Amino acid sequence: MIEVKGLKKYYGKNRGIENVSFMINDGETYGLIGPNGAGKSTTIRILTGLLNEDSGEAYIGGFRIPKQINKVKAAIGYIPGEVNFYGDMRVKDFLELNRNFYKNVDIDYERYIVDLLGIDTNKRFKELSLGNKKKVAILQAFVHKPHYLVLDEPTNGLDPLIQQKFYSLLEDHRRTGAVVLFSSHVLSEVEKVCQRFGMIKEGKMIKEGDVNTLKELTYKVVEIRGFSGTIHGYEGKINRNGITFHVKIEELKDFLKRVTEHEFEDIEIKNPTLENIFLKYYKEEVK
Ligand SMILES: Nc1ncnc2c1ncn2[C@@H]1O[C@H](COP(=O)(O)OP(=O)(O)OP(=O)(O)O)[C@@H](O)[C@H]1O
Repeated sequence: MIEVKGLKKYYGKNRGIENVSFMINDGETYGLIGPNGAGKSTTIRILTGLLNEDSGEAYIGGFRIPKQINKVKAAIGYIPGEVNFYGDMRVKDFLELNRNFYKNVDIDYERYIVDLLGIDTNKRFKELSLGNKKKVAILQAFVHKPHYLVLDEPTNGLDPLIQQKFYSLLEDHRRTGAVVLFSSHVLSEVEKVCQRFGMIKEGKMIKEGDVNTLKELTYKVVEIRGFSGTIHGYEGKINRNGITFHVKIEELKDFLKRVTEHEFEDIEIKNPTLENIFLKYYKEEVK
């Protein structure tokens, strides 16, 4: 389990995080989302022992951070937001060095990840693009099969094909019971790979939820095609094919009754995307 309780961190007078709490269970991928400067990396840096908190508590696998950070470091795989390696070192020499840090590096699994992600182990780091460096960072985080993964925007810089391969690697790992903290700006990927998410705004956790139930509970997106009129009491957005309405669950019955009083070609009722929900929380409901 990863557990964070009321974490606070200031950089001098600047707010890093104010009050962040969450818990991640075995076999769960938890998406930490929020815009630039919200406090995701600050939270992650505290969890990995790179920063000390001002107050609050953080635990990974029951080990208190930073007091038992050496135990935590042995148990986690970490992908930092910005990856840096020794420029002159070749990837294959780095992999050999990395094997010495951990007890359990399975060479076959290392070879599997090298092949899956298409890592050229003969290259020096200074010859690699950002995406190719990120692939090595992924390998480094996964190769010792850690029970805990702390991933700070892990897909940043990866092309879509490699992203898919990374998601499958992550999902295979989660299925073995791993605990995954996954920070991202890309809400469509959080929707795809995470079971739960936490939304950080200005250093505070403002919303947590199960990815699917939150989408079902809030409101529905109703697309009416071949229609250009108005539905009394509801405001829609006109688009090329018709009008789209965001309708609260409790008003849906009344809304649909009103729609049937009009002529239209087709109607579709969908759940909002995580992106829609995120924008709603940021712009409207939570001040
Ligand atoms: N070294 C630092 N010195 C001063 N302030 C900092 C420092 N690092 C972060 N901050 C501030 O702390 C706040 C949280 O930043 P943090 O990097 O944790 O956000 P983030 O959610 O990871 O953003 P991004 O998505 O842009 O990486 C921001 O207001 C930022 O300006």
